[in-house]
Amino acid sequence: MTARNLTRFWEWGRKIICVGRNYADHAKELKNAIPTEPVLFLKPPSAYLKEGSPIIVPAYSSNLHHEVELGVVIGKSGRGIPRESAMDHVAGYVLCLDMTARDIQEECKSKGLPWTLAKAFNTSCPVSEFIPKDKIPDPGNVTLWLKVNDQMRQNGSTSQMIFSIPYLINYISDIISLEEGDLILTGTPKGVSGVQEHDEITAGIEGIVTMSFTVDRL
Ligand SMILES: CC(=O)CC(=O)C(=O)O
Ligand SMILES: [Mg+2]
Repeated sequence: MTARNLTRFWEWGRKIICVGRNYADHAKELKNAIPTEPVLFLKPPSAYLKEGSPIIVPAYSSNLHHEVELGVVIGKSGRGIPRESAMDHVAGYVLCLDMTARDIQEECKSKGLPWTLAKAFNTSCPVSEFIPKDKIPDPGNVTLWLKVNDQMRQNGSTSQMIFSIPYLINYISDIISLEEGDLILTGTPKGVSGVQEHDEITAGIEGIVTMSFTVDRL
């Protein structure tokens, strides 16, 4: 079998596991309780989007939000991975947007329904180029930022995460086996806000990577 190219992991069709409310300042801005254990949800591989193609606002939403997040790319499969060896399972990182139809999410929350329509639609997971692990020696202390039409909306440090990357890998892999090519979205800092058709979103990990996407409607 030909070896797969991990730098194009988004083509492998693996799962995307998202962590919600992992920054207290974001949980507060949406009036959510600070979690005592990670909040998890999933996106399908069809959510991936690479630079050069637009983010499509779902036809059923009128309040699409950006959430800038650090993504962790799994390089070695495992289940029940101990916290102490969790980083051995990481191949690298990507900058991600967890695009969220906030109006639909609020409706789902009020009805006790899952967030699938709000979080898992096509183009809901724009990602940067793959960043090898050695380019980010301390993923628990990098600055994530996001601008809409050149206006800063989000600017926060991963040092503010409630649950660290090793904690998340241990927690998730006890429930869902992690496979090579899986992606973990680690949650967003405060500043989430709405975007409209024709907006340009630019985001970065300070000193490491930048990416930009336009917003469109079908
Ligand atoms: C309230 C949310 O949408 C949770 C989430 O995705 C986050 O990053 O926090
Ligand atoms: Mg998120």
